[in-house]
Amino acid sequence: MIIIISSPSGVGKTTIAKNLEKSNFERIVTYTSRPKRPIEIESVDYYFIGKEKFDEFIKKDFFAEFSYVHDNYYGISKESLQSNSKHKILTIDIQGAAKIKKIMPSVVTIFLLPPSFEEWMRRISKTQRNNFDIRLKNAIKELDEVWNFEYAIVNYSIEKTVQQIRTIVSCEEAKCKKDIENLINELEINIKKRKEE
Ligand SMILES: Nc1ncnc2c1ncn2[C@@H]1O[C@H](COP(=O)(O)OP(=O)(O)OP(=O)(O)O)[C@@H](O)[C@H]1O
Repeated sequence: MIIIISSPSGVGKTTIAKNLEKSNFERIVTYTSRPKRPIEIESVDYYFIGKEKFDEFIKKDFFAEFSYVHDNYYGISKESLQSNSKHKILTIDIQGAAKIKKIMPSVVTIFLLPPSFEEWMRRISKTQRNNFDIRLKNAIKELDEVWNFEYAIVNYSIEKTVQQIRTIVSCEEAKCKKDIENLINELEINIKKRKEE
């Protein structure tokens, strides 16, 4: 299952994804053209490939989706969206989430909200991001998109949010899905066989 976690800047999606990673979720590492910040780690936070390489990858049709956000490119490789046995977490901006949902309707989309404006500003200032005003301006439009997501979680505490996401995954797994078709067929065949005996 692929779980998309999206939010305006500074609400805590990266923190939550890193915590989920500690408990057996696989975090999808995405690509960016922006330079690496000193505290970031190559291939852990992003694949930092620069603008030229990013353009080359676009031409090669390498990305399932890419966006231009806050003056930089961000993209997700097609390969990273292929399924394996683990649940995958993808943190992505809101416009990117909508694009992925369109091409992969089976992804589960979660929108993170801050507990309050004051707490959000505290968190966003800790990250020392540039383009603060652009981020806040974008957030007005982004908050309106919450209604297009399947779930919304208010990110009060890391532990609570991680627990809520685990609960969502359990519920999603219990939904009637195509992959139980074979099991249902087998059960029905056996019921009929028993009746005939
Ligand atoms: N539940 C929480 N309680 C307290 N602090 C939190 C919580 N979640 C995240 N934070 C803090 O908020 C700050 C922003 O978090 P983070 O970098 O994960 O946000 P983000 O949504 O990924 O931001 P961006 O989109 O700008 O990369 C960090 O300092 C992080 O430690």
